[in-house]
Amino acid sequence: MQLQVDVIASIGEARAVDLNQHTVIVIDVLRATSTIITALANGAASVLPVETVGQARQQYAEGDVLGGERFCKKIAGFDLGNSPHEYTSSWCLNKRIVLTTSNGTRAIQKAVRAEHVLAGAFLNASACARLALSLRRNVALLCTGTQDAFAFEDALCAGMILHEMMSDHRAGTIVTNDLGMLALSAYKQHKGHIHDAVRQCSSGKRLLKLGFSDDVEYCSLTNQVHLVPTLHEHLLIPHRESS
Ligand SMILES: O=C(O)[C@H](CS(=O)(=O)O)OP(=O)(O)O
Repeated sequence: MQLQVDVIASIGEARAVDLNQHTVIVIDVLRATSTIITALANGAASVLPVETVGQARQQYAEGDVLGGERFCKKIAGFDLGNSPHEYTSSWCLNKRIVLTTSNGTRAIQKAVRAEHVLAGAFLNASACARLALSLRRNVALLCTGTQDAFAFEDALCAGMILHEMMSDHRAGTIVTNDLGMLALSAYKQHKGHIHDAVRQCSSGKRLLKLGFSDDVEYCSLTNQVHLVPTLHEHLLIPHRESS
């Protein structure tokens, strides 16, 4: 079996790629997919990603948790912002989380035409790699970025997932694009000190300046969670690996 596993630099570039019959792994390390992974790991039943604040308010139903940010800060009137640390089990257990963020939830919406849509981050990189291999579809690693600009931390995570896929004994031949080769090299260079690298990227520096150093540190942790948020009828639900 040969799999094509390409890295896509931004949401804007995703529009030009035919994602039908693909598995798309949406990566927004700082912080949307890290938040989504954490909420589901802490017992949320599902996450409904929406693009705008208006849609979030409209979709909200009694019993939901309303979460999201603009300019990194919690939206007025919402229950939670976009810090993974807010999504504790006391908030999340058995709840539907309606979430809108500046970039990550928009990227998920852009990927809906794919056959499979997964949410990836450093937190669940290995689990993403294993699930993507089991789905036996070509893979697009979508780096969400910030306001359509390339984000180093997302590409670094893409490089880690690609490395994990290539290292899996079940994988046949895996071929990638030029950006995939770059992401793989970057991961091999920064492997073992991911946090240092993430702190130095523009999103990391922005969050540090705003006092979110705990988020930058937590979102840089690798393979802490063994579930993969998977999109089913517009809802992200946890695909749990059999233990
Ligand atoms: O909440 C975040 O960390 C970012 C905000 S910004 O793009 O860095 O201003 O949003 P996300 O959708 O998680 O990238």
